[in-house]
Amino acid sequence: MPADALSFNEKQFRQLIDTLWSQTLNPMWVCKVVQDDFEMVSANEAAFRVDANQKPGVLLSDVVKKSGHDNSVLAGYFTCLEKGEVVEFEQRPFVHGKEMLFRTLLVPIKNSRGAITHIWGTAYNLSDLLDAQLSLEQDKDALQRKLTERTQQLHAARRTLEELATKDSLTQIANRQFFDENLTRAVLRANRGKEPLALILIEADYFKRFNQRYGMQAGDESLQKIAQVISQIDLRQDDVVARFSGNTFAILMPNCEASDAERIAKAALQRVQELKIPHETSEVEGAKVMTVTIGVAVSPFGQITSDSLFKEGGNALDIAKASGHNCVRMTVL
Ligand SMILES: Nc1nc2c(ncn2[C@@H]2O[C@H](COP(=O)(O)OP(=O)(O)OP(=O)(O)O)[C@@H](O)[C@H]2O)c(=O)[nH]1
Repeated sequence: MPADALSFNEKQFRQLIDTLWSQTLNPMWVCKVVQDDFEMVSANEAAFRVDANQKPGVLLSDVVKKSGHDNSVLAGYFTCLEKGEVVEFEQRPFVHGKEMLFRTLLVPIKNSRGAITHIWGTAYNLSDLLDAQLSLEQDKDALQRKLTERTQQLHAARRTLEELATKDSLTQIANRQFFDENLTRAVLRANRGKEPLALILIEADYFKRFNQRYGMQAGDESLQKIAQVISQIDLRQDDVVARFSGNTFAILMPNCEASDAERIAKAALQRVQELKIPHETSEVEGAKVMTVTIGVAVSPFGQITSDSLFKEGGNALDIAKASGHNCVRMTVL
């Protein structure tokens, strides 16, 4: 017996137990085994602080019901009774609205005949662990939110960068670099599949004079309007409209027959004229508005290079200019 080992007499040992019972921060209680239930015999201060319903004489099933404890609590007592062994389990009661974590220990107390008459219980308050776990989870959530936010920002920045890299800053349509990349791919595809490929070059007429007469700002605005109407023509998804350079625009049309390329070119010619941008100094006959001249090169069965397609498109454009501007000329390779 520990009291002997410590050379305590029974009175001293009793005092020790009393002090422990009243001073410990761990709840402690004793229940009596009754018919199909357990009756509270005694509970220390720490136990009352957690659950004031544990009054002497009250049935444990009532305490569980009143205090809203989990049913597994009662089950733990029955296991202890049936097995005659120490039982341990976790409890998460709400005390004054706050979730607590206890590791509960139930110890059977036997009489001289070995029958269990009482169960002694104690609980270790592990709520600090629960708080730490909760705060860790909150930190994790906050971190996750931050991460999602940063990832979205990164994606948005990447999209902006991609757009900046592929768009012409003045007109907001595709730029030369984007056009060239697409042209390389389209030429490869046309040659491999022996498919048709069309290139349309569109140049704003007498643009130098326009700038001189109306100013660079007006020149910029007219380029923006031309880009807008050209890109609104009924094109297919694979077609690319770009500002090629200065006052020249280009449309790349993969898998496009000569007749379709001509239709699109004529639509562009008409849409620009319909803008009715005043251009007094234009030398285009009968037109005192902004017009365009268009050269089209069509390769019907592949067997081309980007350079040859451009050369032919440029030649068609020169022929169109020589024919008085404001018209479409085509070359079929
Ligand atoms: N406002 C403005 N003008 C530009 C821009 N890029 C090029 N230009 C001008 O476009 C003009 C193109 O002139 P040219 O290539 O000589 O041809 P053109 O005056 O259109 O004459 P034609 O080809 O015979 O119709 C130049 O004066 C360039 O300064 C631009 O971004 N904004």
